[in-house]
Amino acid sequence: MWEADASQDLWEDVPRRGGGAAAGSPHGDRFVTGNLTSDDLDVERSLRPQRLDDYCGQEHIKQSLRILIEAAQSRGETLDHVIFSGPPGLGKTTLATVVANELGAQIKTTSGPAIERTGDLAAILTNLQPGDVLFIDEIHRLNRSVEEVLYPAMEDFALDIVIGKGPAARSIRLEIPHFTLVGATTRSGMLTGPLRDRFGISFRLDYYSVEDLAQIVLRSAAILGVSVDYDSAAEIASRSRGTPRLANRLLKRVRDYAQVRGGGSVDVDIAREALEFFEIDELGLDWMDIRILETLARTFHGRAVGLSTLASAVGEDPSTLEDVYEPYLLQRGLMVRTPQGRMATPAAFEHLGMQPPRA
Ligand SMILES: Nc1ncnc2c1ncn2[C@@H]1O[C@H](COP(=O)(O)OP(=O)(O)OP(=O)(O)O)[C@@H](O)[C@H]1O
Ligand SMILES: [Mg+2]
Repeated sequence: MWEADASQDLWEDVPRRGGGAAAGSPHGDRFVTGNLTSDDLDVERSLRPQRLDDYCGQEHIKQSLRILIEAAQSRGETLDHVIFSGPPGLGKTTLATVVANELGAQIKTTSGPAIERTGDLAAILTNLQPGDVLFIDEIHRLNRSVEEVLYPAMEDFALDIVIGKGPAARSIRLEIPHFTLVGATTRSGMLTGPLRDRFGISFRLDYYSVEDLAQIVLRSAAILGVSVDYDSAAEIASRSRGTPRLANRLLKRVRDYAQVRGGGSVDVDIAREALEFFEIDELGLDWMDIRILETLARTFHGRAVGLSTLASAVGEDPSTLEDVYEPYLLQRGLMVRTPQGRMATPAAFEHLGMQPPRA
């Protein structure tokens, strides 16, 4: 039997972030992954789009969601279970909220690591109201036994409970309200096959274009009451690594800088000056990215390096390196992953102002 009490700490609505090397670094907290302060979280919440119309970019996902939501509603059914995957800060949590709002449904939010026991999940499921959206963030981190409780819940809206032990044990099936599960993961590769198969709808979020990010910066600036012109928005956007969370964070720093150095309003010179001051280069790379590339290019002379060796050389946790830093460096073609390990590309050497080694 389970303890049927959904304790408060199963519910959370804050993005979690780790940035090992950022703490205590001479460069201060890292923009890309620095720990979010409570002020960051408040601002992030206030900037979060609530409806599909406020959500910039990812046009294909938006159009598909509109159709799927309308179709489900006109049939009077719940929306099929949805999974959003993609790197941090691209808007997965935001989309989960947007889906619930568009459905006019209540959203209950929890995360993979918060659900430790099968009883925790059973309590969550039995407390759902019909039509609710259950959002499980970091769903790839659910443990296996909890995941198995989720299968019949997703497929048949049922909970199988085993009563008793040994030969006297029997299983009873409990119906639960129809709901929509929305999952989010930064590691779609770590989802088990059976779980992946039970999502009827799957979207992978891509890095944003500079134009889309500029729109996001302009929208956020209007909410924050900062005057920003398009060119400055585009300048901030082009250094935001294709990531809305970062665009918003850089906007706030540029605003601070403009307030102290430039009389409040942001123009393109102030924006550039501020971004240089905070050590964000034209590709959006910060000191940690540069350190990773320099380690590969200088320390290891462009040879292939294993993940853990690289992680300890730059003083970062291997999984943070893999989840947070690498995707963008790979996407920009500054680093490659080979069977032998990570390597700096000629583009990385060029960016660092170095000669690539001869083949
Ligand atoms: N398409 C968008 N339009 C406008 N703002 C956006 C968009 N996507 C994300 N944002 C902004 O970026 C911030 C981060 O987004 P969100 O928390 O949804 O990312 P995430 O993918 O869930 O990240 P993580 O993997 O770290 O949980 C949000 O607060 C929101 O303000
Ligand atoms: Mg999130």
